[in-house]
Amino acid sequence: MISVEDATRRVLATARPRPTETIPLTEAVGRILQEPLHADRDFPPFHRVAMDGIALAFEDVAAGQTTFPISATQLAGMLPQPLSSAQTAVEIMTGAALPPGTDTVVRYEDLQFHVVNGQRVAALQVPPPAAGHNVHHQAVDREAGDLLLPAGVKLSPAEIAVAATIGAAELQVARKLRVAVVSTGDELVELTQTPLPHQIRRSNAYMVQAALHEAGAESEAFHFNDDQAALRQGLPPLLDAFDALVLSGGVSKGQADFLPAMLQELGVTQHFHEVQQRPGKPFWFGEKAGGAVVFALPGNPVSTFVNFYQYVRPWLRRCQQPHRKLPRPAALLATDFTFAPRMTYFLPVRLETAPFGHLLAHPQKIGGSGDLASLLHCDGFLRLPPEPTEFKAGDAYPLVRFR
Ligand SMILES: Nc1nc2c(c(=O)[nH]1)N[C@H]1C(S)=C(S)[C@@H](COP(=O)(O)OP(=O)(O)OC[C@H]3O[C@@H](n4cnc5c(N)ncnc54)[C@H](O)[C@@H]3O)O[C@H]1N2
Ligand code: MOO
Repeated sequence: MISVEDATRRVLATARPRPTETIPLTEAVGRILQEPLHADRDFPPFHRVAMDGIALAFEDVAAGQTTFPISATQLAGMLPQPLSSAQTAVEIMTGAALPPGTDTVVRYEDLQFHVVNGQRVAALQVPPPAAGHNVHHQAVDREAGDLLLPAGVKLSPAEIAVAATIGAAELQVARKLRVAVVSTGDELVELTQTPLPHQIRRSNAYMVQAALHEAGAESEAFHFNDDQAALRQGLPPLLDAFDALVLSGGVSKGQADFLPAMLQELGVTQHFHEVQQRPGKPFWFGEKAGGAVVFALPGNPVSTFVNFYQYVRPWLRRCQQPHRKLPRPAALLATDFTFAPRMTYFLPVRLETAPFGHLLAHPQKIGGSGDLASLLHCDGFLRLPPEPTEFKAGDAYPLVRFR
């Protein structure tokens, strides 16, 4: 049986980038940019006034001048108003382009205004310390032609702002991954149905679809009963149409656990079956040449959950951003913990941020891998390795975080 590390490597090795599509900027947050974006102009594109007040020539201040007749008023968006004559100033607002002949802005708080013979005059209360004061100079941030965003970045609101400022109304992004979520089992009913006493609702499919949505993938749900003919007929179109299939149930040793054999019969190459871990051991993973990657996850809800976050989410991230290192969060075990079987244990934990900023992981009681309600009190799983069997408070372990 292979280790969790080995299984993870084999899963990630099947990740492939997806084709590019063009979408409106307004829909691009969260997507992966597939083209480099360059500055169309200098940033800022002109000497931008940074405070409401007056614009003047600093050399006049240096020569001892302390009062400035106002020769014009310029609001943001107006053409720059040249000084009517030397030793005057333009009353000016934040966001305006600095007028010709001026190089410095003094804010209203540092001025007093008087009217002398019908002429408005500003008197400096606090002289500006240097030329260029309160001016955001053209091109100090970026120059026209500079690379702003390389291909491959994930578009957060900060990237959207930069794309908007260069007028990129449409962006080339990687198309979303398309995943078929497949539940299997005769005991499962739709959530709108009232289950008979021996039936349950197929919650795993909803959990996986929600987790896929959070991870930026598109999904469609399908259900099959434990019926080989239905699987034989229903699975091939999914294998051809989707980037991945995430199945739950039907992969262990039961008489209706048809999936491992059925998937191979349908041309899906098995990469591994069973991983040295708890929960989630019966995980089956394979790939159809030219078709979908297949995650056949064990059906117990917590097993499905753990395996989604350990394998499926990193695979999605690797497909979207092949060159980006995957995050490797860790947390400190808050109390001693013992787990004797020689397998990786995904310990359910509640996280607490300790005073110096590190994460403390408090082990949570869980009633086995069918106990999905216990996930409500957990933020993630601490991945405890097969050795040792005694885990000490204060030691750090990898964290699979879902909240
Ligand atoms: N003889 C053995 N039996 C089992 C083994 C084993 O090694 N030898 N492994 C156990 C482990 S570990 C797990 S996990 C389960 C996994 O079994 P399957 O993947 O075949 O899953 P099923 O038997 O179909 O279902 C297990 C359990 O999960 C419920 N389930 C399934 N799908 C859903 C769904 N969409 N939503 C909610 N719940 C679901 C199902 O009703 C079962 O209760 O096998 C052990 N057995
Ligand atoms: O994946 Mo199974 O939990 O180890 O019930």
